[in-house]
Amino acid sequence: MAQTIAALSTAPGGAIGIVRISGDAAESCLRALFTPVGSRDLQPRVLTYGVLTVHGRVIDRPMAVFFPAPATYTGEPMAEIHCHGSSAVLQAVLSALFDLGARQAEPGEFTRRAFLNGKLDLFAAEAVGDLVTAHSEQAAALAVSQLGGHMSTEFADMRQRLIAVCAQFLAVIDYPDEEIEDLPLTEIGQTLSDMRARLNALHESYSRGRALREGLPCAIIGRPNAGKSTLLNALLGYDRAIVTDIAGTTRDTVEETLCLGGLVLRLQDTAGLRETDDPVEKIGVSRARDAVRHAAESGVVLAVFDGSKPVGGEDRMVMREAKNAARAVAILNKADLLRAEGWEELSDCFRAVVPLSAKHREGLSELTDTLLTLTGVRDLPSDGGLITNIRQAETLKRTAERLELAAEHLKAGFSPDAVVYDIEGAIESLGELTGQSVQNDIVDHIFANFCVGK
Ligand SMILES: Nc1nc2c(c(=O)[nH]1)N(C=O)[C@@H](CNc1ccc(C(=O)N[C@@H](CCC(=O)O)C(=O)O)cc1)CN2
Ligand SMILES: Nc1nc2c(ncn2[C@@H]2O[C@H](COP(=O)(O)OP(=O)(O)OP(=O)(O)O)[C@@H](O)[C@H]2O)c(=O)[nH]1
Ligand SMILES: [Mg+2]
Repeated sequence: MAQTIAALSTAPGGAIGIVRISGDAAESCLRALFTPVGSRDLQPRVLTYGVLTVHGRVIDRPMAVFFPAPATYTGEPMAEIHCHGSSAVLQAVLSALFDLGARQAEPGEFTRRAFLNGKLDLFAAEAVGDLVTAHSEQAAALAVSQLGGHMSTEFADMRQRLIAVCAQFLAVIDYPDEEIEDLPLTEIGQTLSDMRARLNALHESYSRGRALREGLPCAIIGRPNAGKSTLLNALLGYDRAIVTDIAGTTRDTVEETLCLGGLVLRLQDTAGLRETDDPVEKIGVSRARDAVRHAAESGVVLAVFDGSKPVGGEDRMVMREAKNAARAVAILNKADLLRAEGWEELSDCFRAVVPLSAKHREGLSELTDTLLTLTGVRDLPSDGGLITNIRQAETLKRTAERLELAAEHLKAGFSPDAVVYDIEGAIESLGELTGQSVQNDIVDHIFANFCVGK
Protein backbone atom coordinates (compact mmCIF):
# COMPACT_ATOMS: atom_id res chain seq x y z
CA MET A 1 0.00 0.00 0.00
CA ALA A 2 1.44 3.35 -1.02
CA GLN A 3 2.09 5.84 1.74
CA THR A 4 0.04 9.02 1.75
CA ILE A 5 1.98 11.92 0.27
CA ALA A 6 1.44 15.66 0.45
CA ALA A 7 3.00 18.68 -1.21
CA LEU A 8 2.45 22.28 -2.09
CA SER A 9 1.39 22.19 -5.75
CA THR A 10 1.48 25.90 -6.52
CA ALA A 11 4.45 28.24 -6.80
CA PRO A 12 5.21 30.19 -3.62
CA GLY A 13 4.10 33.79 -3.58
CA GLY A 14 0.66 33.50 -5.16
CA ALA A 15 -2.62 34.60 -3.62
CA ILE A 16 -3.80 31.01 -3.28
CA GLY A 17 -1.66 28.01 -2.39
CA ILE A 18 -2.89 24.48 -3.07
CA VAL A 19 -1.74 21.55 -0.95
CA ARG A 20 -2.33 18.20 -2.64
CA ILE A 21 -2.65 14.90 -0.81
CA SER A 22 -2.68 11.44 -2.36
CA GLY A 23 -2.96 8.02 -0.73
CA ASP A 24 -5.33 5.97 1.39
CA ALA A 25 -5.36 8.46 4.26
CA ALA A 26 -6.07 11.49 2.04
CA GLU A 27 -9.68 11.96 3.13
CA SER A 28 -9.05 11.27 6.82
CA CYS A 29 -6.08 13.68 6.85
CA LEU A 30 -8.31 16.34 5.31
CA ARG A 31 -11.14 15.74 7.77
CA ALA A 32 -8.71 15.89 10.70
CA LEU A 33 -7.80 19.47 9.81
CA PHE A 34 -10.72 20.88 7.87
CA THR A 35 -14.31 21.53 8.94
CA PRO A 36 -16.86 22.87 6.48
CA VAL A 37 -18.75 25.94 7.68
CA GLY A 38 -22.52 25.88 7.74
CA SER A 39 -24.58 22.76 7.57
CA ARG A 40 -22.93 21.15 4.55
CA ASP A 41 -20.63 18.17 4.93
CA LEU A 42 -17.73 17.53 2.56
CA GLN A 43 -19.08 15.89 -0.60
CA PRO A 44 -16.81 13.99 -2.99
CA ARG A 45 -15.45 16.27 -5.75
CA VAL A 46 -17.19 19.38 -4.41
CA LEU A 47 -15.01 22.30 -3.46
CA THR A 48 -16.21 23.43 -0.03
CA TYR A 49 -15.47 26.44 2.15
CA GLY A 50 -14.49 25.90 5.79
CA VAL A 51 -11.97 26.39 8.60
CA LEU A 52 -8.58 24.81 8.92
CA THR A 53 -7.60 24.05 12.51
CA VAL A 54 -4.12 22.99 13.62
CA HIS A 55 -3.54 22.19 17.33
CA GLY A 56 -6.80 23.89 18.25
CA ARG A 57 -5.95 27.07 16.39
CA VAL A 58 -7.73 28.26 13.25
CA ILE A 59 -4.88 28.92 10.82
CA ASP A 60 -6.86 29.63 7.65
CA ARG A 61 -10.32 29.72 6.11
CA PRO A 62 -9.67 27.78 2.94
CA MET A 63 -11.60 25.74 0.41
CA ALA A 64 -11.09 22.00 0.26
CA VAL A 65 -12.11 18.99 -1.76
CA PHE A 66 -11.59 15.25 -1.75
CA PHE A 67 -11.72 12.71 -4.58
CA PRO A 68 -12.48 9.07 -3.88
CA ALA A 69 -10.37 6.46 -5.72
CA PRO A 70 -10.04 5.30 -8.40
CA ALA A 71 -11.39 8.18 -10.53
CA THR A 72 -8.63 10.61 -9.54
CA TYR A 73 -5.47 12.03 -11.09
CA THR A 74 -3.23 9.49 -9.34
CA GLY A 75 -5.80 6.70 -9.16
CA GLU A 76 -5.53 6.86 -5.36
CA PRO A 77 -7.80 8.70 -2.92
CA MET A 78 -6.87 12.37 -3.14
CA ALA A 79 -7.62 15.65 -1.41
CA GLU A 80 -6.73 19.29 -1.93
CA ILE A 81 -6.70 22.27 0.39
CA HIS A 82 -6.85 25.65 -1.34
CA CYS A 83 -5.37 28.04 1.24
CA HIS A 84 -4.39 31.66 1.22
CA GLY A 85 -0.93 31.86 -0.28
CA SER A 86 1.08 32.74 2.83
CA SER A 87 4.09 30.49 3.21
CA ALA A 88 3.53 30.46 6.99
CA VAL A 89 0.03 29.03 6.53
CA LEU A 90 1.13 26.53 3.90
CA GLN A 91 4.08 25.30 5.96
CA ALA A 92 1.77 24.84 8.96
CA VAL A 93 -0.69 22.81 6.85
CA LEU A 94 2.07 20.60 5.52
CA SER A 95 3.61 19.93 8.91
CA ALA A 96 0.17 19.15 10.33
CA LEU A 97 -0.27 16.62 7.50
CA PHE A 98 3.14 15.12 8.24
CA ASP A 99 2.14 14.82 11.92
CA LEU A 100 -0.89 12.88 10.73
CA GLY A 101 1.37 10.37 8.95
CA ALA A 102 1.64 11.76 5.44
CA ARG A 103 5.08 12.40 4.04
CA GLN A 104 6.48 15.04 1.70
CA ALA A 105 5.94 14.02 -1.94
CA GLU A 106 9.04 13.70 -4.05
CA PRO A 107 9.35 15.63 -7.32
CA GLY A 108 6.88 14.21 -9.84
CA GLU A 109 5.54 11.65 -7.38
CA PHE A 110 1.85 12.39 -8.03
CA THR A 111 2.33 11.89 -11.76
CA ARG A 112 4.55 8.89 -11.13
CA ARG A 113 1.74 7.29 -9.16
CA ALA A 114 -0.69 8.18 -11.96
CA PHE A 115 1.67 6.35 -14.36
CA LEU A 116 2.07 3.33 -12.07
CA ASN A 117 -1.69 3.13 -11.66
CA GLY A 118 -2.24 3.19 -15.41
CA LYS A 119 -3.78 6.69 -15.58
CA LEU A 120 -1.18 7.96 -18.02
CA ASP A 121 1.47 6.30 -20.11
CA LEU A 122 5.05 7.44 -19.86
CA PHE A 123 4.87 9.52 -23.01
CA ALA A 124 1.88 11.44 -21.65
CA ALA A 125 3.49 11.72 -18.20
CA GLU A 126 6.48 13.42 -19.79
CA ALA A 127 4.07 15.77 -21.57
CA VAL A 128 2.69 16.77 -18.14
CA GLY A 129 6.20 17.79 -17.16
CA ASP A 130 6.59 19.73 -20.42
CA LEU A 131 3.28 21.47 -19.91
CA VAL A 132 4.25 22.66 -16.44
CA THR A 133 7.46 24.19 -17.75
CA ALA A 134 6.32 25.34 -21.22
CA HIS A 135 7.78 28.75 -22.12
CA SER A 136 5.56 29.57 -25.08
CA GLU A 137 1.97 29.16 -26.17
CA GLN A 138 3.06 26.75 -28.89
CA ALA A 139 5.15 24.62 -26.53
CA ALA A 140 2.18 24.42 -24.20
CA ALA A 141 -0.16 23.51 -27.08
CA LEU A 142 2.18 20.74 -28.13
CA ALA A 143 2.41 19.34 -24.61
CA VAL A 144 -1.38 19.41 -24.25
CA SER A 145 -1.85 17.50 -27.46
CA GLN A 146 0.71 14.91 -26.34
CA LEU A 147 -1.16 14.66 -23.06
CA GLY A 148 -4.29 13.95 -25.10
CA GLY A 149 -2.73 10.63 -26.05
CA HIS A 150 -2.53 10.73 -29.88
CA MET A 151 1.06 9.67 -29.92
CA SER A 152 0.70 7.27 -27.04
CA THR A 153 -1.99 5.44 -28.97
CA GLU A 154 0.10 5.40 -32.12
CA PHE A 155 3.08 3.86 -30.32
CA ALA A 156 0.93 1.33 -28.53
CA ASP A 157 -0.65 0.35 -31.88
CA MET A 158 2.75 -0.05 -33.49
CA ARG A 159 3.82 -2.23 -30.64
CA GLN A 160 0.73 -4.42 -31.03
CA ARG A 161 1.38 -4.77 -34.76
CA LEU A 162 4.94 -5.88 -34.08
CA ILE A 163 3.75 -8.36 -31.50
CA ALA A 164 1.39 -9.77 -34.14
CA VAL A 165 4.26 -10.10 -36.64
CA CYS A 166 6.34 -11.88 -34.00
CA ALA A 167 3.48 -14.27 -33.37
CA GLN A 168 3.41 -15.20 -37.06
CA PHE A 169 7.11 -16.05 -36.97
CA LEU A 170 6.82 -17.92 -33.70
CA ALA A 171 4.13 -20.10 -35.28
CA VAL A 172 6.68 -21.16 -37.91
CA ILE A 173 9.26 -21.86 -35.22
CA ASP A 174 6.91 -23.77 -32.93
CA TYR A 175 5.02 -25.83 -35.52
CA PRO A 176 7.36 -27.50 -37.98
CA ASP A 177 4.40 -28.09 -40.34
CA GLU A 178 4.34 -24.38 -41.05
CA GLU A 179 6.86 -23.05 -43.52
CA ILE A 180 8.42 -19.62 -43.47
CA GLU A 181 7.56 -19.36 -47.16
CA ASP A 182 3.90 -19.53 -46.19
CA LEU A 183 4.14 -16.21 -44.38
CA PRO A 184 3.22 -13.02 -46.25
CA LEU A 185 6.86 -11.96 -46.21
CA THR A 186 6.54 -9.08 -48.65
CA GLU A 187 3.71 -7.62 -46.65
CA ILE A 188 5.60 -8.02 -43.38
CA GLY A 189 8.66 -6.38 -44.92
CA GLN A 190 6.50 -3.47 -46.02
CA THR A 191 4.98 -3.09 -42.54
CA LEU A 192 8.45 -2.99 -41.01
CA SER A 193 9.77 -0.41 -43.42
CA ASP A 194 6.67 1.83 -43.14
CA MET A 195 7.04 1.81 -39.39
CA ARG A 196 10.71 2.53 -39.63
CA ALA A 197 10.05 5.54 -41.87
CA ARG A 198 7.49 6.94 -39.43
CA LEU A 199 9.83 6.44 -36.48
CA ASN A 200 12.69 8.09 -38.34
CA ALA A 201 10.51 11.06 -39.24
CA LEU A 202 9.55 11.47 -35.61
CA HIS A 203 13.16 11.16 -34.57
CA GLU A 204 14.09 13.90 -37.01
CA SER A 205 11.37 16.15 -35.61
CA TYR A 206 13.36 16.34 -32.39
CA SER A 207 15.48 19.30 -33.46
CA ARG A 208 12.29 21.34 -34.05
CA GLY A 209 10.68 19.95 -30.93
CA ARG A 210 13.66 20.97 -28.87
CA ALA A 211 13.63 24.49 -30.30
CA LEU A 212 10.04 24.70 -29.17
CA ARG A 213 10.45 23.24 -25.73
CA GLU A 214 13.83 24.35 -24.49
CA GLY A 215 14.58 27.17 -26.84
CA LEU A 216 17.74 27.60 -28.86
CA PRO A 217 20.90 29.45 -27.94
CA CYS A 218 21.22 32.44 -30.25
CA ALA A 219 24.46 34.40 -30.34
CA ILE A 220 24.50 37.94 -31.76
CA ILE A 221 27.97 38.57 -33.10
CA GLY A 222 29.67 41.18 -35.21
CA ARG A 223 32.43 43.70 -35.15
CA PRO A 224 32.32 46.56 -32.64
CA ASN A 225 29.64 49.17 -33.36
CA ALA A 226 27.80 47.01 -35.91
CA GLY A 227 24.63 47.43 -33.84
CA LYS A 228 24.42 44.11 -31.97
CA SER A 229 23.16 45.59 -28.72
CA THR A 230 20.71 47.79 -30.60
CA LEU A 231 19.38 44.64 -32.30
CA LEU A 232 19.07 42.84 -28.97
CA ASN A 233 17.08 45.74 -27.56
CA ALA A 234 14.91 46.00 -30.68
CA LEU A 235 14.08 42.27 -30.52
CA LEU A 236 13.27 42.44 -26.83
CA GLY A 237 11.31 45.66 -27.14
CA TYR A 238 13.13 47.42 -24.32
CA ASP A 239 16.57 48.80 -23.56
CA ARG A 240 18.28 45.79 -22.03
CA ALA A 241 21.86 46.43 -23.17
CA ILE A 242 23.87 49.62 -23.21
CA VAL A 243 24.16 51.20 -26.64
CA THR A 244 26.69 53.93 -27.46
CA ASP A 245 28.59 54.98 -30.54
CA ILE A 246 31.82 53.98 -28.84
CA ALA A 247 33.24 50.80 -30.35
CA GLY A 248 33.75 48.24 -27.60
CA THR A 249 30.73 49.18 -25.47
CA THR A 250 29.61 45.63 -24.71
CA ARG A 251 32.20 43.66 -22.76
CA ASP A 252 30.45 40.89 -20.91
CA THR A 253 27.81 38.80 -22.68
CA VAL A 254 24.23 39.92 -22.03
CA GLU A 255 21.64 37.15 -21.96
CA GLU A 256 17.89 37.34 -22.30
CA THR A 257 15.12 34.99 -23.38
CA LEU A 258 12.91 35.96 -26.28
CA CYS A 259 9.77 34.26 -27.52
CA LEU A 260 9.21 34.80 -31.26
CA GLY A 261 5.96 33.21 -32.41
CA GLY A 262 6.65 29.90 -30.72
CA LEU A 263 10.39 29.94 -31.12
CA VAL A 264 12.16 30.50 -27.83
CA LEU A 265 15.56 32.07 -28.32
CA ARG A 266 18.11 32.39 -25.57
CA LEU A 267 19.70 35.54 -26.95
CA GLN A 268 23.29 36.42 -26.17
CA ASP A 269 24.59 39.83 -27.07
CA THR A 270 28.37 39.65 -27.21
CA ALA A 271 31.41 41.89 -27.26
CA GLY A 272 32.38 43.06 -30.76
CA LEU A 273 34.93 40.76 -32.37
CA ARG A 274 38.26 42.46 -32.91
CA GLU A 275 41.94 42.19 -32.02
CA THR A 276 42.49 44.20 -28.89
CA ASP A 277 45.08 44.83 -26.19
CA ASP A 278 42.53 45.89 -23.61
CA PRO A 279 42.55 43.07 -21.03
CA VAL A 280 38.84 43.42 -20.19
CA GLU A 281 37.75 43.54 -23.82
CA LYS A 282 39.99 40.53 -24.53
CA ILE A 283 38.00 38.45 -22.06
CA GLY A 284 34.80 39.73 -23.63
CA VAL A 285 35.97 38.69 -27.10
CA SER A 286 36.89 35.27 -25.85
CA ARG A 287 33.42 34.91 -24.28
CA ALA A 288 31.89 36.00 -27.56
CA ARG A 289 33.80 33.21 -29.30
CA ASP A 290 32.49 30.68 -26.76
CA ALA A 291 28.96 31.90 -27.38
CA VAL A 292 29.31 31.52 -31.17
CA ARG A 293 30.70 28.03 -30.80
CA HIS A 294 27.80 26.96 -28.62
CA ALA A 295 25.16 28.59 -30.82
CA ALA A 296 26.81 27.28 -33.99
CA GLU A 297 26.46 23.72 -32.77
CA SER A 298 22.91 23.66 -31.53
CA GLY A 299 21.32 27.04 -32.09
CA VAL A 300 21.34 30.10 -34.27
CA VAL A 301 24.03 32.67 -35.03
CA LEU A 302 22.97 36.20 -35.90
CA ALA A 303 25.92 37.88 -37.58
CA VAL A 304 25.45 41.65 -37.60
CA PHE A 305 27.18 43.85 -40.19
CA ASP A 306 27.24 47.62 -40.51
CA GLY A 307 25.93 48.11 -44.05
CA SER A 308 26.80 51.80 -44.04
CA LYS A 309 30.49 50.94 -44.09
CA PRO A 310 32.48 48.86 -46.56
CA VAL A 311 33.34 45.27 -45.66
CA GLY A 312 36.38 45.21 -43.39
CA GLY A 313 38.80 42.69 -41.96
CA GLU A 314 36.79 42.39 -38.77
CA ASP A 315 33.68 41.57 -40.82
CA ARG A 316 35.59 38.78 -42.55
CA MET A 317 36.51 37.43 -39.11
CA VAL A 318 32.79 37.40 -38.26
CA MET A 319 31.98 35.56 -41.48
CA ARG A 320 34.60 32.95 -40.62
CA GLU A 321 33.18 32.52 -37.11
CA ALA A 322 29.68 32.03 -38.50
CA LYS A 323 30.75 29.71 -41.29
CA ASN A 324 30.41 26.48 -39.35
CA ALA A 325 27.07 27.29 -37.79
CA ALA A 326 24.21 24.94 -38.54
CA ARG A 327 21.94 27.97 -38.81
CA ALA A 328 23.32 31.46 -39.37
CA VAL A 329 21.63 34.63 -40.55
CA ALA A 330 23.51 37.67 -41.83
CA ILE A 331 21.99 40.93 -40.72
CA LEU A 332 22.88 43.88 -42.87
CA ASN A 333 22.20 46.59 -40.33
CA LYS A 334 21.85 50.36 -40.61
CA ALA A 335 19.67 50.02 -43.71
CA ASP A 336 18.43 53.57 -42.98
CA LEU A 337 21.87 54.90 -43.96
CA LEU A 338 23.40 54.75 -47.41
CA ARG A 339 24.53 51.22 -48.18
CA ALA A 340 28.24 50.82 -48.91
CA GLU A 341 29.30 48.61 -51.80
CA GLY A 342 30.61 45.07 -51.61
CA TRP A 343 28.10 43.39 -49.33
CA GLU A 344 26.98 40.96 -52.07
CA GLU A 345 29.49 38.42 -50.77
CA LEU A 346 27.28 37.85 -47.72
CA SER A 347 24.97 35.69 -49.81
CA ASP A 348 27.88 33.34 -50.52
CA CYS A 349 28.47 32.70 -46.80
CA PHE A 350 24.92 32.78 -45.42
CA ARG A 351 21.71 30.97 -46.27
CA ALA A 352 19.79 34.11 -45.37
CA VAL A 353 20.69 37.81 -45.52
CA VAL A 354 18.25 40.24 -43.89
CA PRO A 355 18.70 43.98 -44.36
CA LEU A 356 17.26 45.93 -41.44
CA SER A 357 17.59 48.96 -39.24
CA ALA A 358 17.86 47.91 -35.61
CA LYS A 359 17.82 51.52 -34.48
CA HIS A 360 14.59 52.33 -36.32
CA ARG A 361 13.13 48.85 -35.76
CA GLU A 362 12.60 48.31 -39.46
CA GLY A 363 12.87 44.86 -41.01
CA LEU A 364 12.39 42.97 -37.74
CA SER A 365 9.37 41.03 -38.95
CA GLU A 366 11.40 39.81 -41.94
CA LEU A 367 14.03 38.61 -39.47
CA THR A 368 11.39 36.82 -37.39
CA ASP A 369 10.07 35.16 -40.55
CA THR A 370 13.53 34.03 -41.56
CA LEU A 371 14.21 32.60 -38.11
CA LEU A 372 10.94 30.68 -37.97
CA THR A 373 11.62 29.16 -41.37
CA LEU A 374 15.24 28.38 -40.62
CA THR A 375 14.40 26.56 -37.39
CA GLY A 376 11.31 24.79 -38.74
CA VAL A 377 9.10 26.24 -36.02
CA ARG A 378 6.56 27.55 -38.49
CA ASP A 379 4.19 24.80 -39.50
CA LEU A 380 4.05 22.59 -36.49
CA PRO A 381 1.92 19.49 -36.66
CA SER A 382 -1.18 20.02 -34.53
CA ASP A 383 -1.50 16.37 -33.55
CA GLY A 384 1.52 16.45 -31.27
CA GLY A 385 3.55 14.49 -33.85
CA LEU A 386 6.70 16.17 -32.74
CA ILE A 387 9.29 14.84 -30.35
CA THR A 388 10.49 17.22 -27.70
CA ASN A 389 12.60 15.13 -25.49
CA ILE A 390 15.98 13.49 -25.90
CA ARG A 391 14.97 10.26 -24.21
CA GLN A 392 12.08 9.85 -26.61
CA ALA A 393 14.23 10.80 -29.61
CA GLU A 394 16.89 8.24 -28.74
CA THR A 395 14.37 5.52 -28.05
CA LEU A 396 12.74 6.17 -31.43
CA LYS A 397 16.08 5.95 -33.15
CA ARG A 398 16.91 2.68 -31.43
CA THR A 399 13.54 1.24 -32.39
CA ALA A 400 13.99 2.29 -36.01
CA GLU A 401 17.44 0.70 -36.08
CA ARG A 402 16.12 -2.60 -34.77
CA LEU A 403 13.39 -2.57 -37.39
CA GLU A 404 15.90 -1.86 -40.09
CA LEU A 405 17.93 -4.88 -38.99
CA ALA A 406 14.80 -7.01 -38.93
CA ALA A 407 13.90 -5.94 -42.47
CA GLU A 408 17.45 -6.61 -43.70
CA HIS A 409 17.59 -10.01 -42.08
CA LEU A 410 14.19 -10.87 -43.47
CA LYS A 411 15.32 -9.92 -46.98
CA ALA A 412 18.56 -11.84 -46.66
CA GLY A 413 16.65 -14.98 -45.77
CA PHE A 414 17.80 -15.27 -42.13
CA SER A 415 16.12 -17.85 -39.92
CA PRO A 416 12.81 -16.87 -38.28
CA ASP A 417 14.54 -16.82 -34.84
CA ALA A 418 16.92 -14.13 -35.99
CA VAL A 419 14.11 -11.93 -37.31
CA VAL A 420 12.06 -12.46 -34.15
CA TYR A 421 15.05 -11.44 -32.08
CA ASP A 422 15.31 -8.10 -33.94
CA ILE A 423 11.59 -7.41 -33.75
CA GLU A 424 11.53 -8.22 -30.06
CA GLY A 425 14.23 -5.60 -29.60
CA ALA A 426 12.01 -3.05 -31.35
CA ILE A 427 8.99 -4.05 -29.23
CA GLU A 428 11.07 -3.61 -26.12
CA SER A 429 12.25 -0.12 -27.05
CA LEU A 430 8.78 1.01 -28.16
CA GLY A 431 7.63 -0.16 -24.75
CA GLU A 432 10.21 2.11 -23.18
CA LEU A 433 8.60 5.03 -24.93
CA THR A 434 5.12 4.37 -23.58
CA GLY A 435 6.28 2.81 -20.34
CA GLN A 436 4.85 -0.62 -21.17
CA SER A 437 8.30 -2.11 -20.67
CA VAL A 438 10.66 0.23 -18.97
CA GLN A 439 13.25 -0.15 -16.30
CA ASN A 440 12.70 1.44 -12.94
CA ASP A 441 15.82 3.55 -13.05
CA ILE A 442 14.60 5.22 -16.24
CA VAL A 443 11.25 5.96 -14.60
CA ASP A 444 13.08 7.35 -11.54
CA HIS A 445 15.13 9.58 -13.76
CA ILE A 446 12.11 10.94 -15.65
CA PHE A 447 10.11 11.88 -12.58
CA ALA A 448 13.11 13.25 -10.72
CA ASN A 449 13.11 16.10 -13.24
CA PHE A 450 9.57 17.14 -12.34
CA CYS A 451 8.77 19.78 -9.79
CA VAL A 452 7.49 18.92 -6.33
CA GLY A 453 3.71 18.83 -6.17
CA LYS A 454 3.23 17.59 -9.74
N1 LIG B 1 -6.90 21.91 -8.47
C1 LIG B 1 -6.33 21.14 -9.37
N2 LIG B 1 -6.14 21.59 -10.63
C2 LIG B 1 -5.53 20.80 -11.56
C3 LIG B 1 -5.08 19.52 -11.24
C4 LIG B 1 -5.31 19.05 -9.91
O1 LIG B 1 -4.94 17.93 -9.56
N3 LIG B 1 -5.92 19.90 -9.03
N4 LIG B 1 -4.46 18.75 -12.22
C5 LIG B 1 -3.62 17.71 -11.94
O2 LIG B 1 -2.59 17.52 -12.48
C6 LIG B 1 -4.63 19.10 -13.62
C7 LIG B 1 -5.92 18.51 -14.13
N5 LIG B 1 -5.74 17.12 -14.43
C8 LIG B 1 -6.50 16.10 -13.94
C9 LIG B 1 -6.52 14.91 -14.62
C10 LIG B 1 -7.33 13.89 -14.18
C11 LIG B 1 -8.13 14.06 -13.09
C12 LIG B 1 -9.06 12.99 -12.64
O3 LIG B 1 -9.73 13.11 -11.63
N6 LIG B 1 -9.15 11.91 -13.40
C13 LIG B 1 -10.04 10.80 -13.09
C14 LIG B 1 -11.49 11.14 -13.30
C15 LIG B 1 -11.86 11.69 -14.63
C16 LIG B 1 -13.34 11.97 -14.72
O4 LIG B 1 -13.84 12.81 -14.00
O5 LIG B 1 -13.97 11.30 -15.52
C17 LIG B 1 -9.59 9.58 -13.87
O6 LIG B 1 -8.83 9.72 -14.79
O7 LIG B 1 -10.04 8.50 -13.50
C18 LIG B 1 -8.10 15.25 -12.39
C19 LIG B 1 -7.30 16.28 -12.82
C20 LIG B 1 -4.58 20.58 -13.78
N7 LIG B 1 -5.38 21.28 -12.80
N1 LIG C 1 21.71 54.74 -38.24
C1 LIG C 1 21.71 53.64 -37.54
N2 LIG C 1 22.46 53.52 -36.47
C2 LIG C 1 22.46 52.38 -35.78
C3 LIG C 1 21.64 51.28 -36.14
N3 LIG C 1 21.84 50.29 -35.27
C4 LIG C 1 22.75 50.72 -34.37
N4 LIG C 1 23.12 52.00 -34.66
C5 LIG C 1 24.06 52.84 -33.92
O1 LIG C 1 25.33 52.23 -33.95
C6 LIG C 1 26.04 52.52 -32.75
C7 LIG C 1 26.54 51.23 -32.10
O2 LIG C 1 25.44 50.46 -31.70
P1 LIG C 1 25.58 49.29 -30.65
O3 LIG C 1 24.27 48.59 -30.65
O4 LIG C 1 26.08 49.76 -29.35
O5 LIG C 1 26.66 48.40 -31.38
P2 LIG C 1 27.36 47.06 -30.87
O6 LIG C 1 27.51 46.19 -32.06
O7 LIG C 1 26.62 46.50 -29.73
O8 LIG C 1 28.78 47.58 -30.44
P3 LIG C 1 29.80 46.99 -29.33
O9 LIG C 1 29.04 46.64 -28.11
O10 LIG C 1 30.72 48.09 -29.11
O11 LIG C 1 30.45 45.81 -29.95
C8 LIG C 1 25.06 53.29 -31.85
O12 LIG C 1 25.32 54.65 -31.96
C9 LIG C 1 23.72 52.97 -32.46
O13 LIG C 1 22.75 53.94 -32.24
C10 LIG C 1 20.82 51.44 -37.30
O14 LIG C 1 20.07 50.54 -37.70
N5 LIG C 1 20.89 52.63 -37.96
MG1 LIG D 1 27.11 46.14 -27.80
